[in-house]
Amino acid sequence: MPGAPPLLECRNVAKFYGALAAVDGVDLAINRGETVGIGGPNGAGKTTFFDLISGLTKVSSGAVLYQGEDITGRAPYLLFHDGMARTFQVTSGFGGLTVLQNMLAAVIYGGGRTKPGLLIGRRDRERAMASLESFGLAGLAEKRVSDITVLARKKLMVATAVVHEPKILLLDEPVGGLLPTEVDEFIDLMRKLRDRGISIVFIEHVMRFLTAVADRALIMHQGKLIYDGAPRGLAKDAQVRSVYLGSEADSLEMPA
Ligand SMILES: Nc1ncnc2c1ncn2[C@@H]1O[C@H](COP(=O)(O)OP(=O)(O)OP(=O)(O)O)[C@@H](O)[C@H]1O
Repeated sequence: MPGAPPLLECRNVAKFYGALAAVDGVDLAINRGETVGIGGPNGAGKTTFFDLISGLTKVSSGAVLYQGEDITGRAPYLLFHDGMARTFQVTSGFGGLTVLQNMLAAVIYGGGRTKPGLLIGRRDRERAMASLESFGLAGLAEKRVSDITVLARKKLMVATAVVHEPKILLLDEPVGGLLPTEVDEFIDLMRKLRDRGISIVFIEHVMRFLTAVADRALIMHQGKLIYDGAPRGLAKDAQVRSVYLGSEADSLEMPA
């Protein structure tokens, strides 16, 4: 839409813990349809940045806008109801509940119903099962989440996050700890979500995943953005090489 505001905008966003600037004056605009990968060394401020956007942590200064509206400090569940979904670095879910119950929780409580009833309707169940099916998880529906594999748990977290067709999906290290073949599965999964029209912003250290999925890369260092551009430029950027990639830069597979 010409003239439409960016989907997500950060204006001089900062977070201080005492004297430490975890996020130090980040300016950023993300447009609809973009897939953005964020990298950077440990402690660079990536997760804190997600926490500021998604309302989990209060900003020290600056503003976050979503679809042109100031949402700084808005509660995460309200943002979810408005189409901003997020997953976390620690893939937890409700371990004592089944896969289906986890999905039902997302269907029922994530949909913006202020007073969900106690009874689970047939439609909720059908919707939950259809969503599990589309992620290849239907066969695990009655398994407890604490008993399924890390890959299945990671898929479930994404599946619950997108069940209400968010406009933007924030993923914190979606493939951390996965085997190379499992990373490949996630690359396909991300492409499918992108094709559904969901804008994706993800934090990831696995550069093979970042360069395969993202059309734009951001690198953070000491709370600041030090790179914002095409993934294929990462390996050649002197500062990115020096503070983050090191010799890995020489073996990075870049998209054609
Ligand atoms: N609640 C907190 N209190 C004090 N310092 C914090 C807090 N949360 C984060 N920090 C500090 O802020 C800095 C940024 O942390 P953050 O977790 O955002 O980094 P990161 O880039 O996500 O790192 P990683 O790649 O290891 O997940 C770190 O120095 C961290 O120790």
